[in-house]
Amino acid sequence: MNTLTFDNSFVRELPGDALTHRQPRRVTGACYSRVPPVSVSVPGLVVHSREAAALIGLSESDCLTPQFTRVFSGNEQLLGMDPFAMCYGGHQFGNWVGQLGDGRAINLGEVINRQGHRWVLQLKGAGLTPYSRTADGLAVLRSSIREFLCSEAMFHLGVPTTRALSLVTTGEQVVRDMFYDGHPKEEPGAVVCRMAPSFIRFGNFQILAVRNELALLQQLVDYTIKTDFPHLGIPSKETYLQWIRQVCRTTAEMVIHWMRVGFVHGVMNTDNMSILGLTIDYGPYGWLENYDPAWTPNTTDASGRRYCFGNQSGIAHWNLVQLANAIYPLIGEVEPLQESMDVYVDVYTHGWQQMMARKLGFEKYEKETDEDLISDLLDLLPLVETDMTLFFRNLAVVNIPDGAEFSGRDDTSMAPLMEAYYTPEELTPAYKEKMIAWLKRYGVRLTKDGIPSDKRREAMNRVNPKYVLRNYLAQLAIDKAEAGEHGMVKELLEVMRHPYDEQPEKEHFAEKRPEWARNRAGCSMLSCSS
Ligand SMILES: Nc1ncnc2c1ncn2[C@@H]1O[C@H](COP(=O)(O)OP(=O)(O)OP(=O)(O)O)[C@@H](O)[C@H]1O
Repeated sequence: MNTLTFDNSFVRELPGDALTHRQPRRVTGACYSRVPPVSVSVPGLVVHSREAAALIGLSESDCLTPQFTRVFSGNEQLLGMDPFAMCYGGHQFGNWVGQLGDGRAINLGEVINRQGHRWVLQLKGAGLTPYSRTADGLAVLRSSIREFLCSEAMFHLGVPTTRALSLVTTGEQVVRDMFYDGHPKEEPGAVVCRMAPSFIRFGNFQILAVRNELALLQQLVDYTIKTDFPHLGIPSKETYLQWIRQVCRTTAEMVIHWMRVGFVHGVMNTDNMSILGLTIDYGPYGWLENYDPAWTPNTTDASGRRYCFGNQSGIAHWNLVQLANAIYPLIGEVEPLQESMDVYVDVYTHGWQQMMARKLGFEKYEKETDEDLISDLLDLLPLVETDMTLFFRNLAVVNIPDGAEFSGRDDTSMAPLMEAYYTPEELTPAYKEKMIAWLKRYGVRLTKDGIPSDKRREAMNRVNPKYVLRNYLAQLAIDKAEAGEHGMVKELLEVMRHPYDEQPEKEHFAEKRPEWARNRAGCSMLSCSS
């Protein structure tokens, strides 16, 4: 632990708040406030990620020392740490809300690992900061398990994400209002240590632009380019445009991955958009169970469905436009910024098509045949409750003979897909006919590619996960952990480490949502107030 090397460039190179107390305040002329984590009474390690630990050179035995638990609960600071909370603003649900900032996240410092890579360590739930507004600066075990498990599950699924190093209980109770019954409840407190090369969000730039702190805005942009986009070279107007184009590209790639695995972020405010295109803030997120583009796990968004599965790409674009507006003063021209936004649309459109082609086992997307084939499938899926994960996983084993035209004469061809339907007994003959007709066209398309079926299955299984962090699984792990039993959190972490592999002993974690969990997938069960 004491061998970690820190290089705290953010606080070294950018101006901080002159005041050091935790009282809520408007922080101007500064990018952060120095604030240490609060100590907790009885820190207890619940789980850690060995892969995340390895990124900063920590071994398994390092993670099991009492010091690891002390440090990542906030009870001890290592030499070289210089804790601070960042100042940022944001658009929430489409409205500018002004200063937000790290209200319960505290950056401990920036570790430089043996490969020379930078990893910022950040505690979430580490106590009050000047940005806490009226809230308590804390996090509960329930939301922390969700954050920890989903960060690591997303990493193993190949989705760009912030990482989770550790989850520690504090030994203290935290009061939370539960949305579903409206009553306050005491819950166990917890702290997650997150890791990312940078935690800068779109909102870090927005707050400076809105306050007309343009010199500081330029300083932050220059710092970001120098630190996280060094290949772009010396900052200039042209570099800023290249930078924004790259942010458009990485953001598009991130959302394409979400669409591939059925992840719904649920709260895509600009303060939750990472400048590195990493998934950040695992709050009211959820996994699509039955394929429904209008589904959102966030019950506070249920009427508008702004952040539902099918809107995620459009919202990411909207958020990028807000970032472009923020850096406009450094560019002074609208047109090149507009062209940069077009990069997003281009990268997303092409990337999404290729992703869908890969999910279906094609070598590459062919507009002529695949455009209709894909959109017809996506029209079919929501007609009856169809589990997205199981449908695509099982599509790989639909029996389509190599090299021969698929006849699709009867519904035996649909057999492997039956597992994906929530109420298979209710499938109407008309629906079956449509699905079989689609499978027939699909078979013809596969024949055109001519990829041997075993190769195709392998390729499909590499993009269509078998295991995702189903909403009800996370909830079961939470229920047990709240009763003091942490085994299922660890077990889920292990399963999610290999989401594309068959794990015969863990088949039950691949099962579709049980009946009891219907309509309880998102915040209605898991309070948004985390
Ligand atoms: N319990 C809390 N105490 C203090 N501030 C909070 C708390 N919960 C949320 N906030 C703050 O409210 C704002 C928006 O909340 P949001 O739910 O997006 O954040 P979060 O889950 O705390 O954090 P992050 O985006 O860092 O993962 C942020 O400024 C956040 O720091």
